[in-house]
Amino acid sequence: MSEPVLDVNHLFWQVDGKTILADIHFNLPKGQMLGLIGPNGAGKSSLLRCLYRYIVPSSGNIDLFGQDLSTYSAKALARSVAVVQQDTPHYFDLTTEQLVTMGLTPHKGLFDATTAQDKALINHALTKVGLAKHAQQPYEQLSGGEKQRALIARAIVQQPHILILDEPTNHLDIRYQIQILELVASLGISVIASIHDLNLASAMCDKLLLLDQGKLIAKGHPSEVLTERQISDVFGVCCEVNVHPQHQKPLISYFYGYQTANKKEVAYD
Ligand SMILES: Nc1ncnc2c1ncn2[C@@H]1O[C@H](COP(=O)(O)OP(=O)(O)OP(=O)(O)O)[C@@H](O)[C@H]1O
Repeated sequence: MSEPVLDVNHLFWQVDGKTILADIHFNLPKGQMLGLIGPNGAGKSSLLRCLYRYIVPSSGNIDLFGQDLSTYSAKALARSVAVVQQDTPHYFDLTTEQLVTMGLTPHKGLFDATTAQDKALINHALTKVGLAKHAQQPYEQLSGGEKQRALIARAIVQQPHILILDEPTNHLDIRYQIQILELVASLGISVIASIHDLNLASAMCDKLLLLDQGKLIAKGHPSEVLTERQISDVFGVCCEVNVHPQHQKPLISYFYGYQTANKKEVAYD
């Protein structure tokens, strides 16, 4: 197997005396799609934030292409890693096309003009995410799902080696959930994505990491991670896991009106 593009070892993150991530370790092989799953508050976004250096971990190692992540310059990191965050940020005054063009920034000098090749890349990305018709529309006028697709188009234009996606499908209808993840998988780059829909994660990801309360509970092929027992223990729901008729990976059917006794009660104010 080739060298992993990303190697995480003994990663801890504590804040305000609370351990949010505890001894996380995994690697991301070249070209694979790794799904990060787990209940609300499990630590998925926190882990991704460590990977794109928004958070500095308390201890542990993150190596990107065999080099400590903390030693990368901001520009070198942006050439290697693209991020689509969970909450779509505000970009007032930009058209959709201008937003997508921002993906070129790590590859350009201050006074470099946009070339015909750049424009072709931007148009290609807009077409891929189904937004060609919205190119001249203000980004702020797009719907939630269209904004998310525009941010993915910007990440495509960035031509990263690794794509980090924090809940990339949360605003998307089912057609675009499938289409966008298939598109991302077809790019041939390494991807790590947090995904709430376990059936989508099963179908689309080569490997899964299951987090709960900041700890790594399971990792491996979807069939090793998405077992009835593990889903019950971690998510507190009853389900049956069968083999999907098309892709042969786990297909989960949930049962309603049941709660498992294993999961601790979550107290809401
Ligand atoms: N900056 C912070 N300060 C204090 N606590 C934090 C901070 N960031 C995250 N947390 C806490 O860490 C825990 C994990 O949060 P995180 O957002 O990583 O979870 P998640 O798995 O992405 O959840 P969700 O599925 O709801 O998006 C939560 O209890 C959260 O309140």
